[in-house]
Amino acid sequence: MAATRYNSGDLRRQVGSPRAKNRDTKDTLCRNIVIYGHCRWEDSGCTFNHDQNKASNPQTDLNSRRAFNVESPSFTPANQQQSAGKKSTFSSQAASAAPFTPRGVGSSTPTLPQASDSSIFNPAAIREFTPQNYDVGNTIPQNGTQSVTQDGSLYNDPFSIGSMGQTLPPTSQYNPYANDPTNMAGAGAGLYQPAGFGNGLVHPPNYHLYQPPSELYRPSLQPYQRTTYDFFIPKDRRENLQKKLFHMQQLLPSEYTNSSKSGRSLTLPDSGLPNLDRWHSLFPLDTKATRNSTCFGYPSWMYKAQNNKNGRHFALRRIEGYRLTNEKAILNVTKEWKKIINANIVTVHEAFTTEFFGDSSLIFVYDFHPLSETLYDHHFPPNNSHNRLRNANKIPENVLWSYVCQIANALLAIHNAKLAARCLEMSKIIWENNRIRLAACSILDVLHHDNPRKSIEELQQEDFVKFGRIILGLATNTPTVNFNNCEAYLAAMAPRYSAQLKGVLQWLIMPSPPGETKTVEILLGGITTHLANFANYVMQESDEKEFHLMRELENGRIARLMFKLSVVNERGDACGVHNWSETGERLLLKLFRDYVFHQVDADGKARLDTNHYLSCLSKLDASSEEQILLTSRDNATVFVVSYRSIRQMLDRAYGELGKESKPSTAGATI
Ligand SMILES: Nc1ncnc2c1ncn2[C@@H]1O[C@H](COP(=O)(O)OP(=O)(O)OP(=O)(O)O)[C@@H](O)[C@H]1O
Repeated sequence: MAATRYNSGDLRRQVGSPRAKNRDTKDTLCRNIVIYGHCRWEDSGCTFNHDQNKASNPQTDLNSRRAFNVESPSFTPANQQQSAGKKSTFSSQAASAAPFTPRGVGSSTPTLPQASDSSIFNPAAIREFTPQNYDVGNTIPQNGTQSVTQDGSLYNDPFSIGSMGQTLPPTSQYNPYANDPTNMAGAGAGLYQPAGFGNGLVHPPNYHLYQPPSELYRPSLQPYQRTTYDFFIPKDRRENLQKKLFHMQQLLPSEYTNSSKSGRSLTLPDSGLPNLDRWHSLFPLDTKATRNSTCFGYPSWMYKAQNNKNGRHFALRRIEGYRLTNEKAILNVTKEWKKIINANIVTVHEAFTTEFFGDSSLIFVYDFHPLSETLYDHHFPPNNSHNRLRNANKIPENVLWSYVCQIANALLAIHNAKLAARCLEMSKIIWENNRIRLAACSILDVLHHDNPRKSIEELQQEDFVKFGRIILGLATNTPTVNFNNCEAYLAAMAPRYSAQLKGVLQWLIMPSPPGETKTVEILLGGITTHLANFANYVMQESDEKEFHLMRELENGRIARLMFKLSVVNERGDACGVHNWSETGERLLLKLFRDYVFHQVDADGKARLDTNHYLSCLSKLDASSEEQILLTSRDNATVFVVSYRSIRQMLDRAYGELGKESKPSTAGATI
């Protein structure tokens, strides 16, 4: 190090604070005056000039200096200077100084440099770095959030509001969590969330708190060693589940809900959503403000809502402006659809009419699948100008086959129930992590109940054609297929996909030969290999989920034990016994808590070891016969006790408390 080459006595002399007594200071404006406006040593010995009007010395004239630096004199009381002079201190200047080279080359005993010799290396003369493009006068804001330190450098308080303001993004920047109705045009814009997750009105949890510090860096561990993150479910899965929960719980801020005391509140399209009879906390799911009535013949809206009775969340589809003329339509249709429980169909629960929105609306109640997007939005995401992007990348063939298998599975259930899907469009199929579900079943059955134009068989045949067109649209990257020219589209997909896929689409789209009827069974018979592949994929995924579930199961058991221990430990008086938790068996439970969580290493430092906590609690849960040593806090008493005994003591203590307490209203026990 360069600094080690100095004679320390020399350094002391040269690096110390500039001393007033060595200078002609009476014309030098005291730096305390410049910085603080006053000098508290003025009357007790400070020899610098305290009259700003007299500061004529060009060397001390602020205007002539670009920044404070080490040459700015700073008053140090004489008695402090003496002691400071004795202290051997390295300033930051000395540390960064160039190596000392003796002047007299060849001289065996270098002479000590004299303080007055300016040509000799003098660390004190080196100016510390000071930003050159500011002026003290105008960089200190009025609120004083930036202050000047005694050595003249600017101290920027990172926690002050003023400095935060400089780092905050400009207010016009898009904030996905802000409730910014101006992001959307048109009436009712405040009710829409922009496409994609994360645009809710409350802040989501800080997912990064659960992330391992780095994906790339993983300390080299022995095969039997684990990091903390190895004990819990993978971060992506956890984050996805947390986002789902968050999406499930999302609410509009209270000023957006429009509930009247009478309960019969009206909706204003641009101000709020009503509470319906048995539904509250409506939250809009639509991602665009413009309504499309091509699917049902009426504009439709999607909301998440909570049921008054069971607190569960459901998806409500509102058909706006529909006046129901026949009550039986709803009863007959929903009765049949409610029976269909299928992995690729969003379950229909009920339908009802309402005027709570200010018009006559028909509402269909479906299962709510958080974080879903439509198949259309997923493969043809809107860009910033809300134009649909053609999907630049080819959708892999196995993905298309998985869609074929899933829609076939849905149609099998529907056709077997003597129903037709009818509303089979990309925008009415929801997608979530490669699982697709038909999301608008039963609606057209109700809307067209009284004037069915086609028989159910005809509608089922139409289902096959619509099914084929969806897959053809995806295969040819065409959001809206010109259905008059399907042959051309089928030819266009040929070089990119297998002949088998093309054959299936041809079978689905083209009319069947006279006398032949398409059935789902025929379709399934032709795609057995892909069904097997898909089943294999699903089962592997299920295995993986079960693996993670098993680990979470461990955590669940441990959480229950922790609840019990926490209920008993440190409770004080209970069950009519003074200091109950410190007496009898409960004392051992406290010592066990110390054994698990309060261990220290040989230096008396806390031992933080997740593995130890988990292994002790797992053994406790399993009532292991293994024995451990529990030591009292004063080290006077040692107990040898097995996990099994501790477990029994814990259960007894918890049971004792249970006997004297009333059952909780929610009825939850551990
Ligand atoms: N059962 C459901 N659970 C969760 N989200 C759903 C459910 N059904 C639909 N959604 C979501 O609601 C949003 C709106 O659905 P909708 O069917 O109105 O699509 P859309 O693209 O707006 O169609 P259109 O342009 O025809 O109105 C979509 O993001 C969709 O993913």
